[in-house]
Amino acid sequence: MHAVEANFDGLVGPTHNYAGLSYGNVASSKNQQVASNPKEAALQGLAKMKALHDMGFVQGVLAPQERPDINTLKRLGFSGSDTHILALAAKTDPVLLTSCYSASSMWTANAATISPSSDTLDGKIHITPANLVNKFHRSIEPETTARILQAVFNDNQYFHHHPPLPAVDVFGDEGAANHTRLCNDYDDAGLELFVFGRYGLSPEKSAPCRFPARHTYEASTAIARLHGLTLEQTLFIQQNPDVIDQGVFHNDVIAVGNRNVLLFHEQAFLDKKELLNKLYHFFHDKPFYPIEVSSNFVSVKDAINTYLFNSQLLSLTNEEMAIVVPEECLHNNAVKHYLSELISADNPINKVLNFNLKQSMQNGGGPACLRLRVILTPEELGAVNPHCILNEFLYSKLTNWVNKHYRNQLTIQDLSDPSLLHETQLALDELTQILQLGSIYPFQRN
Ligand SMILES: NCCC[C@H](NC(=O)CCC(=O)O)C(=O)O
Repeated sequence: MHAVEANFDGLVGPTHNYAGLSYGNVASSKNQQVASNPKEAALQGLAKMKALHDMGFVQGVLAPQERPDINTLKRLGFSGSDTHILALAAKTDPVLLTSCYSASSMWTANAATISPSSDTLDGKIHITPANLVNKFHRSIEPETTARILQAVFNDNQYFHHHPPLPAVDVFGDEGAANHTRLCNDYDDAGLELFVFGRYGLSPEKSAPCRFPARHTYEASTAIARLHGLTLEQTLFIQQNPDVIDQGVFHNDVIAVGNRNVLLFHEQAFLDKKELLNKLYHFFHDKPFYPIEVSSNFVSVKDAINTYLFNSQLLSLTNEEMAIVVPEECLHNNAVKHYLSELISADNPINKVLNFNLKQSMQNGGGPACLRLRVILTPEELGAVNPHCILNEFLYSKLTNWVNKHYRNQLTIQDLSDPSLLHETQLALDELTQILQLGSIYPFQRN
């Protein structure tokens, strides 16, 4: 048996809401204050996981984080009972309260960067949780993310866990949303493509002017060093600052790769020529399919509105791939037309699978944002916490759990309701038992 690509999707947490916290992420700003439906959000995510499991893919589940994050509110000076803390934060600093209530850990592409054992010097899988320093509501994720990843990949014979990079702007790290790995077979050593938005230590170099570039060159090179990747196996490429300024806050909003296919918008990278030269060199006599999408077919605006590139490319066989897109792609004529051309053209992608992920999409997260990819050999897969791998039984347990505990409407005003805190703690406590994660949440450890 060969190595496989497993996708670990984030289970949407019970406090999913639209708080407009992500400046530079168009959907997040646009939907600020819209009422959310946490139950529907979680079920939409689970439906995608189940469909891919049913097609034979290895599908994992990553638990959400404890929200509201009472410990962070305490760190910031709020004191008294939990109920008092929530009431006081709602009154004096509502934005801080929404930050501590965000279910943003659902986008597990931002949880970490992972290098498979076939790429690393010591032959282990290397995992570094992203520090997510650019957005306060996300910067409070890494500590619990690290605990969750350790509980899932809990065998140090196979998995090497690093701490997140220093939590400063110079090392701004957004994880796998800016990391793609190209290879022939999943077993083979691959080329790890790190895409960054700016230079942390050389601010005079080209950078966006309007929206923040969340990820730095220094973060990418540090991860490559930590993971024991050789120079020949890594590529550091700058994202085009102009597209960041149009709302492409992560590279996975404008490019996606799998094995020998790289699907990208013509405006995605600052130096496309250098990238393609290096990729052709890497694949030399083996087939390589760079699929460049011209602005004449799909504008950057359409790419952002539909999340065409925030798709998953999944290998159906050695030669064939499916593209997993959000339903929004089929509601846009240019993108719909492009997809039909794509699957009939001479490349491995020959099937479109679409999912309704509207609840996540309204916060700027598509199919690719919701998953963290891990290449696993059969032995490594055997060492993963089996209770976090989806099967019929786990799917039905999780859907029952969601139906039992989640609300079907949440507004920003609801966040000061103390019963929401108790509901979420009860739900998460039960979840740690279902997924057999141990006491990963601060409220279970205080
Ligand atoms: N990879 C997709 C990440 C989407 C995420 N959205 C958010 O956090 C929106 C939260 C809010 O506005 O309520 C982000 O921008 O990091």
